[in-house]
Amino acid sequence: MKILKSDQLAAAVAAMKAAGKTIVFTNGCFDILHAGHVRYLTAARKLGDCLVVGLNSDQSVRCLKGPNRPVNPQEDRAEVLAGLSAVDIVTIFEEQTAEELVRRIKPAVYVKGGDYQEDQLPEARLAAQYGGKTVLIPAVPGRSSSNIIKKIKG
Ligand SMILES: Nc1ncnc2c1ncn2[C@@H]1O[C@H](COP(=O)(O)OP(=O)(O)OP(=O)(O)O)[C@@H](O)[C@H]1O
Ligand SMILES: O=P(O)(O)O[C@@H]1O[C@H]([C@H](O)CO)[C@@H](O)[C@H](O)[C@@H]1O
Repeated sequence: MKILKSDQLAAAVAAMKAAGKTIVFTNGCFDILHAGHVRYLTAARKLGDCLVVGLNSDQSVRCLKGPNRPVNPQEDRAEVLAGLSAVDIVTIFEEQTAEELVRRIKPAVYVKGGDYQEDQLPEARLAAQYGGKTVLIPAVPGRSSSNIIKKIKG
């Protein structure tokens, strides 16, 4: 099972680390999946042995992106991500940032897209404190969930 609650996540990550695996972690809303997301997650997975994705809950997406988002509910977003070969584990989080997850998992590699700069990422600051590195993966131009919504609205 790829979609894990926090207690299951802790055990899965501990087992991976005990086996000497490199944990890569990223987080996001992943509302309407597009090619930018797929390329991003594929590149992230190549940075280690196990890619954990922290997925914003519906409530946290509403706070971040407005009352009309997400389009797809958290269970569906989690299932779509879990269906990708690049993704090993998905876990849903309620907070406004993924700092608590980074604190708990302590991934060797923290990843975000090139639409962010490292100094905008509190998760990257946390990772640096225990020796984790942050990698920003270049954004695929023109691909975003918001663009898809705009196109549909016409
Ligand atoms: N075009 C892209 N190329 C590479 N990575 C991307 C791209 N779009 C988003 N990402 C990365 O995917 C993760 C999830 O992003 P998010 O779900 O916010 O996508 P989005 O398409 O930008 O959404 P929205 O348009 O709703 O803001 C983030 O870490 C982000 O950096
Ligand atoms: O899909 P998004 O909007 O890229 O995901 C957000 O990323 C934020 C980022 O890590 C800076 O803190 C995070 O705080 C937020 O909870 C979303 O995951």
